[in-house]
Amino acid sequence: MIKAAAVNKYFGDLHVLKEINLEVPRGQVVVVLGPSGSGKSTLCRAINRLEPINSGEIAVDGVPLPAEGKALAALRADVGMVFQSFNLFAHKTIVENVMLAPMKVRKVNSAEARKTAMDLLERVGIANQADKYPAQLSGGQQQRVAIARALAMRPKVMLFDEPTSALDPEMVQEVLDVMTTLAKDGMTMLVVTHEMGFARRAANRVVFMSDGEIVEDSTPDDFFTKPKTDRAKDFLGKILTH
Ligand SMILES: Nc1ncnc2c1ncn2[C@@H]1O[C@H](COP(=O)(O)OP(=O)(O)OP(=O)(O)O)[C@@H](O)[C@H]1O
Repeated sequence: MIKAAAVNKYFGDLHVLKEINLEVPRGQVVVVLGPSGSGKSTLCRAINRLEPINSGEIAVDGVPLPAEGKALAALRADVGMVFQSFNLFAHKTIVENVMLAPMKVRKVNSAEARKTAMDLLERVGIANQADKYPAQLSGGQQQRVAIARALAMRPKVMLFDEPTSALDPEMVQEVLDVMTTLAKDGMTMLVVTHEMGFARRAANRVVFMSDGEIVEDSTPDDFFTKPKTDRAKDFLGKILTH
């Protein structure tokens, strides 16, 4: 479970997160929508403490994330994060990319880490590419490896920040399928995405951000058919006509 309480974040004079309160119970899949610049990525980065916050508190499974230090590194492992860019090590094979996290963070030996990595690569449908290098895989395949790498940390929650926006259209679905399976398996997920199909089919809840605030928080059905605020109506009007 993720709990953000009264979180504020400034970049200089810019108030980017304004008193954000958000609780994501275990197993819930929340899609975060909102116009560009509304603070979606900053919220993800704040939850993972990649971005320090100015005030408020963020906790994962009841444990508040500290601002820094060794404890932060351990707790950050509880929060798997998948970004738009895959950031795989080019000179390491696919299985080695996934093995690194358990070896470094969980201190498991290489045989055990390889087994974990192979199981996860199986889960994301890439096991047959395990000995290739990232450059030999398509973007969609690389993103599935990045998901396996995040899962190798045994995270309690997963954050996705526009995981499909750098992909060719024909590769988007294969990544969304992996995410949908994760959702069905009960992973707690916060997903920033422009994929409305995923939001409608796989999410339990839509949170709509505008100008650093959460202005709507509802079921996907309600959000798409009965948006309450002009800001959400305006946003939906723009994206659904694209
Ligand atoms: N490192 C930074 N330094 C200064 N300002 C920043 C920084 N990162 C983000 N911002 C600003 O904070 C605001 C929120 O940005 P953020 O990336 O969280 O929005 P977003 O909703 O994720 O947008 P997008 O959909 O375009 O990715 C924007 O005005 C952005 O310019």
